[in-house]
Amino acid sequence: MNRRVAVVGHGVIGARVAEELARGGVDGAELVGIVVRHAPDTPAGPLLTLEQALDAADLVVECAGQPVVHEIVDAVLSRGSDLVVTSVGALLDDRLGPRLGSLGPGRLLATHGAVGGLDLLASAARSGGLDTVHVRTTKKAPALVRDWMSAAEAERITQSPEPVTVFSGGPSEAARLFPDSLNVVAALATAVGSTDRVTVELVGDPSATRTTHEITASGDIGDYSFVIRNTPSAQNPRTSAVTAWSVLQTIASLTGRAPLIA
Ligand SMILES: NC(=O)C1=CN([C@@H]2O[C@H](COP(=O)(O)OP(=O)(O)OC[C@H]3O[C@@H](n4cnc5c(N)ncnc54)[C@H](O)[C@@H]3O)[C@@H](O)[C@H]2O)C=CC1
Ligand SMILES: O=C([O-])CC(=O)C(=O)O
Repeated sequence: MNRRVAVVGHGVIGARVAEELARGGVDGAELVGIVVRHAPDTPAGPLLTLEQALDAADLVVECAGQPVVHEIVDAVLSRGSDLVVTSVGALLDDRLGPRLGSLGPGRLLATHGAVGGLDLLASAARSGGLDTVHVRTTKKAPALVRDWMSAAEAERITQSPEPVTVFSGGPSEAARLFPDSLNVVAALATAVGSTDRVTVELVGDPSATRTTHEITASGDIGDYSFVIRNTPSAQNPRTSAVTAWSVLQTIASLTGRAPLIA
């Protein structure tokens, strides 16, 4: 039987995910509708309220931002539906992180999103073997300016002719300060089961044409290094275009016809 999927959010990621589901692009999954904040001109499927989505779907896919994860997580999981989150940073938030083990009966799954290699790093961490994990993300500099920054900081980021470090610290703070740019860090920390061993650096590069995530990890079990260079989405330079396809891959893994590689 097909998974009945409702997509929450119809921006860069949600619209592509919904369109692909609607055209039958994921074996074993069908789109029942989308939950939006503002009605789009050409929605990929029927517009539903969250309540209607919960009645119609057995799998809800969040593509709308960290605040929306907090809004819907209890309602979805307590109804017994599964929830895939794209805004993975919400899992590191104190409102949700400590409760993850007690939510259900639906299952919560985070997409690997704009990065990869998390399966291998999770396997290495399972051995107890990872001592350090570092991620260095480089994005086009203007995409990293935020409302909470001072004018001087915004100017430093946008006017520098050289790459500038915009943030350096731990994954929880990274996901809180850059909620629409560093969800990959939360996915990495979740995969390795630690926020303490993960360090994060965010760099703004005026000449970057791709978003780069450089992940390095090390321990007795091995040394690992992944470099991911993603093309930013044309509509939203903060989001890597591959992310929607990763969400679709995550949905595929939850169907009865899951991909052979897990
Ligand atoms: N895990 C990963 O690798 C990545 C995760 N993300 C996450 O995905 C989110 C979405 O990214 P994009 O599609 O590029 O953003 P976007 O800004 O293009 O789309 C977000 C959509 O969500 C809608 N929305 C907001 N609140 C809503 C609500 N309460 N109900 C229904 N819809 C609502 C907005 O109206 C907008 O259409 C980001 O905010 C970020 O948290 C983004 C990139 C990579
Ligand atoms: O799209 C990307 O490369 C990463 C991103 O925005 C996020 O992790 O929130």
